[in-house]
Amino acid sequence: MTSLLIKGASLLGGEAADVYVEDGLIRSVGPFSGTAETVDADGLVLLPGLVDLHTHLREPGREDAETVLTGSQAAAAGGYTSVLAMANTTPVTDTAEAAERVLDLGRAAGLVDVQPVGAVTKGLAGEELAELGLMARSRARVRVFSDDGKCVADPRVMRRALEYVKAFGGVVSQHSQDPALAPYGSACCHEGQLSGELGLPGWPSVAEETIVARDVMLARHTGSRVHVAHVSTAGSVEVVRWAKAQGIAVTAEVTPHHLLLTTDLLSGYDPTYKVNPPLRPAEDVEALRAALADGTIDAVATDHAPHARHDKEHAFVDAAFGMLGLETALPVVATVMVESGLLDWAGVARVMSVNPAAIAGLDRHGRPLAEGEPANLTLVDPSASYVVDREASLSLSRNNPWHGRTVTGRVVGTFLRGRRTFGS
Ligand SMILES: NC(=O)N[C@@H](CC(=O)O)C(=O)O
Ligand SMILES: [Zn+2]
Ligand SMILES: [Zn+2]
Repeated sequence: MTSLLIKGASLLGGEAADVYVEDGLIRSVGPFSGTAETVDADGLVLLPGLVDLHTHLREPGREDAETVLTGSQAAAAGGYTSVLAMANTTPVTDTAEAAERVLDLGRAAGLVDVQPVGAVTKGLAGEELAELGLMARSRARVRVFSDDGKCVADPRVMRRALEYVKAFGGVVSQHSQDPALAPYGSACCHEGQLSGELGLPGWPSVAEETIVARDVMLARHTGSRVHVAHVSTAGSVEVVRWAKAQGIAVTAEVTPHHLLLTTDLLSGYDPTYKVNPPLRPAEDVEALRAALADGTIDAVATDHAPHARHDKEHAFVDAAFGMLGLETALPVVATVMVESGLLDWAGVARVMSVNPAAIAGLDRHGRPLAEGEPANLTLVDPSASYVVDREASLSLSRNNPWHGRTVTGRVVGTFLRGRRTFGS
């Protein structure tokens, strides 16, 4: 029997209590008089373990950039107890066997619950539906499907996918990029004055917004659920807000980088800041923050996208798209949203744990801090400021846009079913 006492933590930033954990479950919340191994949590905030709807773990295929183990280590250090592993690996997660393999790699690593995302189409080619039903019925119990990295651009394919996943309560997470308006690979800078000045191919906001608008209408038509991955523009926010007001089953996520970083960072041609969708102007960032605060955007998801040096350290136009995010998401959200008063800690729990777990259909994560619940927990020091150092990362990759920045709010402990997976 393993037991643990987390003593004096502020629950969701509110009142302080002792949380006693035994055999992976919270057994009591409130004054505790017995003896147990104790974590002194005075001044710390206790949250339900974080859930990331959007992580690239790169295994199988690109173990030089990340493995399920190293990604899990980075996730635990970031306060996560569950991550959804995107399907754009090599081979693609488009079969039940491939999904079970990712699940098993996650279990072997044993640091976070790794939940595979299934591809929508075979090989992410956008044409033929992947084995959605078999993945759903497999041991991996896949509920989130995404061709992330690519858009399900053909409306007929998207319609069929939505109809199919409806039967088992699945959701399609869409990478909203109309490739006719923003061609894959080349479009790499928010289209505007700066892209013209820098001579970089533009990625216009409308290439995202038209897909979001189309998809919410397909969700309405099919009565199925669509999730908008990495929302980046004010226009997309308007569409999602309208769709929710109509009762359409749409949810949306925003990344930490789109909540803080802006397109002008590209003026030095540093490929660290090259990402899909691209960093946008300050007006978009403002709209994304407001939408996260008012619930139009449901979740923060990292889009942790590790890349090996030999893929990232190139001239801007040739470098890979993507940036790290797992270890810095909570501090960035704390700095941007909590310090500014846009969210309180209960709000952080909602957008980084409760809502993502609900969207992904994970019933053992994102739970209340209450007796009988699984002890998936994250401890945060809300006043600790530190400078992010990319060399201190547990990820195998170093494409970290936060290097050298000061953030406030540090993850000091992560617990998966009562077992400490990060901190000491
Ligand atoms: N975000 C990125 O720029 N890159 C992601 C793919 C994606 O999320 O679209 C990747 O797999 O590297
Ligand atoms: Zn994407
Ligand atoms: Zn992604």
